[in-house]
Amino acid sequence: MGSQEQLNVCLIGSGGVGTIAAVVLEKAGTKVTAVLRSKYAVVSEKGWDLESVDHGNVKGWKPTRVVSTVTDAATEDGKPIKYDFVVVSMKQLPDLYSIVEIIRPVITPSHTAIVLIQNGIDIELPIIEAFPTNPLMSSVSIIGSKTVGDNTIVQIGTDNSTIGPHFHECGGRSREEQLATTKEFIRLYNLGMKDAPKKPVCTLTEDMPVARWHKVLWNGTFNTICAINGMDVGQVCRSEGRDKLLIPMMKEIWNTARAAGVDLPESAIQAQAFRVPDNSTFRPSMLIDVDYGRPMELEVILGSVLKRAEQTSTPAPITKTIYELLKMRKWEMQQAALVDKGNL
Ligand SMILES: NC(=O)C1=CN([C@@H]2O[C@H](COP(=O)(O)OP(=O)(O)OC[C@H]3O[C@@H](n4cnc5c(N)ncnc54)[C@H](OP(=O)(O)O)[C@@H]3O)[C@@H](O)[C@H]2O)C=CC1
Ligand SMILES: CC(C)(CO)C(=O)C(=O)O
Repeated sequence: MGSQEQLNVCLIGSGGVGTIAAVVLEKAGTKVTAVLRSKYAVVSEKGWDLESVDHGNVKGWKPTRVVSTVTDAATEDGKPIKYDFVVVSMKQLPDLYSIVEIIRPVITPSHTAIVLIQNGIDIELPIIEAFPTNPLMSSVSIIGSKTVGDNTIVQIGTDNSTIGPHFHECGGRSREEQLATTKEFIRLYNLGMKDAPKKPVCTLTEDMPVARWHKVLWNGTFNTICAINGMDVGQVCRSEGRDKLLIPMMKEIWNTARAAGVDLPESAIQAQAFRVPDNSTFRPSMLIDVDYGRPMELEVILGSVLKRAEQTSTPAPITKTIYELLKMRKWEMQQAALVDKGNL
């Protein structure tokens, strides 16, 4: 990657998180090609209306290039594009689609660095297997951003994220080289956020598994319990549910992490359980998915935890129960969608 030339970024998954990342990366001077699916027509015509705590209210914002398929993103004026970074911020739904196959057309072996801005555990494994010569990093993001209506992105939380490489064979690249690629992405991200009022930050971690398990303590419990009950985070906190259900479930996930070789401090449980104020009206992304009748990221948030629990013989009865209840909820939502389409 030459530092003098404009870097090429392809964004796949231009929703709440991805569109804000595109804004940031364009502000940092990169050329972003965004692949849009359902919003292609409206965004090509009108752009995005942003209501963002970091970037203000902006009407009609567009990245440099908007395309409707990943295949279209792979070329420009008939010539193949060598992307420096491919940012993936689609939902992680391995039971519905393969991210590997979706992104394959824009990955140049040994060159493109892949950046996953997504929730979940073990999401890096299929990417490493499919693209063994490409640098890979992921981001755990605390943002609070969603698509509203046709073309509006509402971002209510400052864009704070922790990014780290997933070290692997990487076509013979050393650990230092893989780290350098991640540092370059972080440099760009912080550059793109430098004028934001609340000083959001993108920080480096060299231990991504710890960061991801730390985050799944929160997502695995708050997202799922809020989604089952249709309650916001504050309601869960003010109810007895936090003590009776959420914290014991968090302990199971913490124990599973430990058994899987990821040592989280014991204080992480209290810190995560009490991180958000009790009067919060925050709706986690899984609850928003239920609100909109969209698929939930259940497999990468709880399914992967349960797989690790099984492999390590770690008891996780609450986690298993919540998982099965959500699978029922998912089934019910799928049935409702079939009825809507007149297929039942
Ligand atoms: N929202 C948040 O505040 C946070 C989210 N996260 C995580 O970030 C990730 C992204 O979440 P979020 O931004 O909320 O998700 P959204 O549902 O808002 O956005 C996902 C986007 O991916 C697009 N997409 C899906 N499949 C394809 C495809 N095949 N080709 C092109 N685009 C596709 C969707 O397009 P279409 O409109 O066509 O369906 C949609 O625009 C998730 O893993 C989430 O858990 C993490 C922290 C906070
Ligand atoms: C951190 C948080 C709560 C929102 O930024 C999230 O990960 C989610 O809603 O899934």
